[in-house]
Amino acid sequence: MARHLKDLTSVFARWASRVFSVELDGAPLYFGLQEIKRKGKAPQVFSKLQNEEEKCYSLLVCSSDRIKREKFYWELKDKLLRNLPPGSDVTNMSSFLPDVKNSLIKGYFLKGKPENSSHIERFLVDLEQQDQVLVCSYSGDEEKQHWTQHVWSNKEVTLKYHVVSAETPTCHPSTLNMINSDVFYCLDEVCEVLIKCGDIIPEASSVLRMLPSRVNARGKPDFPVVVIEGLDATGKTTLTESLRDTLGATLLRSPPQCLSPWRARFDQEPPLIRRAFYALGNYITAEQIYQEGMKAPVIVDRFWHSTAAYAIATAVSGPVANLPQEGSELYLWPSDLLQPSLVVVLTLDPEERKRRLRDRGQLKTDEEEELDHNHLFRRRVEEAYRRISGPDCVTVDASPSADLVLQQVLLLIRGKCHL
Ligand SMILES: Nc1ncnc2c1ncn2[C@@H]1O[C@H](COP(=O)(O)OP(=O)(O)O)[C@@H](O)[C@H]1O
Ligand SMILES: Nc1ccn([C@@H]2O[C@H](COP(=O)(O)OP(=O)(O)O)[C@@H](O)[C@H]2O)c(=O)n1
Repeated sequence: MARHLKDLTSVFARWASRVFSVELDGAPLYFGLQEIKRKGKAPQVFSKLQNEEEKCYSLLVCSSDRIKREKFYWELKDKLLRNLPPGSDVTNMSSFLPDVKNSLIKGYFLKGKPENSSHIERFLVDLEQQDQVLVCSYSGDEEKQHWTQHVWSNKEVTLKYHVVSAETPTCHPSTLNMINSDVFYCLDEVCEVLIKCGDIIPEASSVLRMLPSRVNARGKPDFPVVVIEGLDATGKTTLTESLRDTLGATLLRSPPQCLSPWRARFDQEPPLIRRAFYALGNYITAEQIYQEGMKAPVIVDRFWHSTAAYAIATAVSGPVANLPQEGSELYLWPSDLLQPSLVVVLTLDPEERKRRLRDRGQLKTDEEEELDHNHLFRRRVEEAYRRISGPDCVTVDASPSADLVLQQVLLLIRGKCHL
C-alpha cells in the first residue's frame, strides 16, 4: 500500500461509512458505499451521465499537513484543467462521515471521454505518486444500473465497493470542518495557522509582527464601540465618516491600515490562510479599539461579522437553507475578542446596491464580484450576518438619503449606548 494510504488508516477504518458529495449544476448529489452488492437504482451522479461511455474518477486531497492540503487542493483545479484532455469535466466533490466533525475531505470529480481514458489515467497515476491525493475510478455494468468504486493505490486497485444512493445530510457537509478552518474562534488558532504557513508564504511573519506583543483584544473600553457592517457599497464609508464627525469619535476599520500592504497577497490564498489573515486583522483592530475607546467613542467599519459571514457563506453552496442552522455554535462570537456595544448592518435593495457600485466605478474583491452575479451568495451573507450572536446586529435600511440613514443610526446609538 502506498505510504499516504498507510498514513490514512483512520480514513480507511470507516471508508464504507463515508458519504460522497458531487456538485452538478451547482447542487450537491450524494452517494454512499456498500461492501455487498444489492439491487437498486444507480445514484443520480451516475444516472445523470450524459454519455454512457464516459469514465469517472474522484480525487480526494488527503495530506495530513492541513496547510499543504489546503494549498494543494486550491491549486489542483487549475492543474487539472490545464492537464486533462479537452472535453474532460471537473467538478467539486467531498467525502465525509455524516455528523462527524472534521471528517470532511475535499477533492474533485472528473468525467472524461472514453478515448481519453489512458491519457487521464496516466496523469492520475502521476498525481497519486505525489502522495497527496486518493484516486478512485468508477465503472458501470452493462445496463449502467450498477456502479463500482475502485480505490487506487500505487497504480493498483486495492479496494472495491458498490456505489449506492445516500440521503441528503441534515447539515451541509462543509459545516463539519468550519471551526478554526473557515471561521476562527480564538487568537491562538489564528496565529498557529499563520506561523505554520510561514514556509510557503514568507509575508505571514511580517503580518504576525503587526500584532501588539500584549494583546488586550477582550478589554472593555470606557466609551461605546459601534460597528457598521454591510455588503460593499451599502454606504458604510459614508455613514462611518459622518458618525465620526457628528460624535467626535475615532474611526477604525478591520482589516486595519497596517495590514494593507499584504491584503491583496492573502486574498489569493485558500480560505484557511485568507480567513486567518482577516481574523488577525480583527484582533489588531480590537487592540486599537481598546486604546482609542479609553479616550472617545469608536466607530468601526467592518469587524468580526464580516469575517465570519463571508467565510460561512462561501464555504457552503446553494440556498440559504444550506447555512448552519440558527443558534449553531458557528455563529458564536469568539470569547477572546472585544464585543462592540452595538453592531449595525446596512441592507440595500440589490439593484440600488449595483447602481451605487457602478457610480463608484471601483475595483472589487473577487468575493464582492461574486456577490454581484450570485444572488444566492448575497442572501447567504446577509442571513449569516443576521444569525451571528453575542453581540447581535441591528438591521438598518440604507436606501433613504445619507442624512436620514445617519439620523436613524444616531437614534439607535443614543438608545443603546446612552451617548
Ligand atoms: N444613503 C445613500 N444614498 C445614496 N447614495 C449613497 C448613500 N450612502 C452612500 N452612497 C453612495 O454609494 C456609494 C457607496 O457608498 P460607500 O459609503 O463607499 O459604501 P461602502 O463603504 O459600504 O462600500 C458611494 O458613491 C456613496 O456616495
Ligand atoms: N473584517 C473583515 C473585513 C473584510 N473581510 C473580507 O473582505 C471583503 C470585503 O472587503 P471590501 O474591502 O470589499 O469591503 P469595503 O470596505 O469596500 O466595503 C470580503 O470579501 C470579506 O471576506 C473580512 O473577512 N473581514
